[in-house]
Amino acid sequence: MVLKVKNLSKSYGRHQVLNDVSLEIRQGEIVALVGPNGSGKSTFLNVIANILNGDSGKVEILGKSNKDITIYQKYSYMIDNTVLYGYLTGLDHLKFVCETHKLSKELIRKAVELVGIKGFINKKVKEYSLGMKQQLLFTMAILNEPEFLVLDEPFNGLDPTTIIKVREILLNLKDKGTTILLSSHNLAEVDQMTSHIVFIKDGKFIEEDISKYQEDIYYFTVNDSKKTKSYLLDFISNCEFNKDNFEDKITTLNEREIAVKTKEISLNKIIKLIGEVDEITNIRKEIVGAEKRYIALYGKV
Ligand SMILES: Nc1ncnc2c1ncn2[C@@H]1O[C@H](COP(=O)(O)OP(=O)(O)OP(=O)(O)O)[C@@H](O)[C@H]1O
Repeated sequence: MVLKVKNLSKSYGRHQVLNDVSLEIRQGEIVALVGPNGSGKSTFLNVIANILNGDSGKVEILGKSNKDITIYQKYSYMIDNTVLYGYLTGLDHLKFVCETHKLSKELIRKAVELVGIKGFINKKVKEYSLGMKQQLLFTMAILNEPEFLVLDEPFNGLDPTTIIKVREILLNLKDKGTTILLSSHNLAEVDQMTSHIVFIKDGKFIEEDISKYQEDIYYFTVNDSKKTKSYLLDFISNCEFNKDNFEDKITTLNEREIAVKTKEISLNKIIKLIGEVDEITNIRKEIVGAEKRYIALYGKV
């Protein structure tokens, strides 16, 4: 087990944030920690990182107590940007991580290239935007090629292309065996990365495999979306397109784009059908599901 948390509780004064929660994460999994503002995500991550003390309970990381500092050779925690020093450069921070973990300097070059932050690592952090700080924190977190990577809202403040890049890096790390625990409010991103979600509600964990709620939506760019839709309607049962509605559906988004969400017919079959009446110039895939589960658990505001 990479993470083993048993009967953990944490209160701030009389406010109990975590109430006897337990969690086990196996090697190679990606687990998302999800919950509304103030539900206790950062508190939980800070307690497992031993930055905060729990009131009771036990935490083991990679088979050792979380109080054992040797775990940091194989474990990394991307915390929020308050840990950065404004008067130091990004490179200074990376060198510092290298020195504390006794890592080879070559890893800096590798990680900087991978995340693509070369353009600003020599600038002082006080001149960074939020997204630049996030990218630096992310680079610092992956520098030691950790076996267990924990990230507190890694997508916060990132632009869409950087989000895609960070997602791809995380999925590659997972393929190489890294275990990942991340907190996020970005449920669209959570859907792209995992179906294993730990929801926090009233201090308790609700751990779920939400794959049964997740569905693929395919977006096709064609020449005439109306004509394509009416042709597909003979094959796919239709209803109004709405991400909250999990029936099979098909809709035109504009003159050129059509969205198809179905479990009834495979992607190959849809491509073949569209090919009979129109030409596909682009296909995009999105997975949805976490938001539906979130609304069911916490309700709409
Ligand atoms: N140092 C502290 N002293 C007192 N209360 C605190 C402290 N830190 C956090 N809290 C409270 O604990 C609760 C959980 O906070 P936490 O930051 O863990 O939530 P979160 O789920 O990470 O929130 P967000 O999504 O807004 O980042 C909140 O009600 C917060 O006000």
